[in-house]
Amino acid sequence: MSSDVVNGLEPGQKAEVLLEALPWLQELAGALVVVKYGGNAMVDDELKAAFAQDMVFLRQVGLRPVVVHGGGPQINAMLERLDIHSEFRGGLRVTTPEAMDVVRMVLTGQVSRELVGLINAHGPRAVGLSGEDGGLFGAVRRHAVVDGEPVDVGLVGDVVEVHPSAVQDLLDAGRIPVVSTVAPDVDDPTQVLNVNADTAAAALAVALGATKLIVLTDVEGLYTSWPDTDSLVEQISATDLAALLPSLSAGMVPKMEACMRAVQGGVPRATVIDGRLPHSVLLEVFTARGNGTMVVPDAAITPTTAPATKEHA
Ligand SMILES: Nc1ncnc2c1ncn2[C@@H]1O[C@H](COP(=O)(O)OP(=O)(O)O)[C@@H](O)[C@H]1O
Ligand SMILES: CC(=O)N[C@@H](CCC(=O)OP(=O)(O)O)C(=O)O
Repeated sequence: MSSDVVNGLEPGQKAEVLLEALPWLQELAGALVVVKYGGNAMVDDELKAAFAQDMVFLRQVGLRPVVVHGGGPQINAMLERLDIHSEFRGGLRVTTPEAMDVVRMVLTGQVSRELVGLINAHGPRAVGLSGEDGGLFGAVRRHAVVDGEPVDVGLVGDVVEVHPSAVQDLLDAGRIPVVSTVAPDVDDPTQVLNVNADTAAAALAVALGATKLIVLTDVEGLYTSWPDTDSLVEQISATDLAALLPSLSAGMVPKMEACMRAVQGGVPRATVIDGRLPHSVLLEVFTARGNGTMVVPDAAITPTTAPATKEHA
């Protein structure tokens, strides 16, 4: 092996890798990208550190990333430690007042703090805020329906108001906002509600006029015949997704609904990617490698075999 070989690549190959990013760097200069980091994709310290590095990279090359984080498994672990029962219906946690205290504590006091720390290991860019800060979100109680039946999911909210000026101010100051998804109830602002992080990320992406919503999870993307992993959907229109939604289960329901709402709300692309892959965000944004499941407006469906057209960007 030549002494110039770095990470298994010859200098020429390394230059090629760097140049592959050029069209996307040009096209996405200044682009606002909302990145939803799911709790299931925060499985180990190395992955979390790689995610933080990706956010710093995006910001450093002129994009404007906004992180919206989840934390379902982390909330589960704390509820278990405190011996508080919890269950999910239709992909949403049935949230009692007791569980709500834990949700708020874990999301704003644990998961957010950790992500902010990991990003700031590279310089003081990240600032954590929740839906309660600066009036960011207002929510109403969710009237959930599961299998055609109304279900009481307790203190679960749907974002109905987004006042993104606090996030915008941070972006203008060169920061990386890290958003936790608890939100005040617009009908009783002293009550906070538990908002699914996918749902909140979509609402924020629409309000900010984001160029892209990227959702990291612990599968490759959407499978039409879950758990058959041969049925990965590479690209789907918002209308086709609406038709598919009733057949989906568990965590994929709020996730795909969120992608659909983001695209219907004017976000040109919403992509679900595999957060178990280190640097999956960098690969999604800056390489020609099609990644995960991309939801696009009805008019934008293209052959997925043409990455050179940059259609995944
Ligand atoms: N059709 C489907 N395609 C892909 N995953 C699915 C599907 N239906 C259910 N799932 C489940 O949804 C999970 C992702 O949702 P969730 O657990 O809420 O993740 P996150 O913490 O990333 O938001 C997957 O791990 C998988 O078990
Ligand atoms: C209403 C509801 O279900 N809220 C979620 C909020 C966290 C979340 O969405 O986390 P993930 O992105 O890791 O799934 C919960 O309590 O688990």
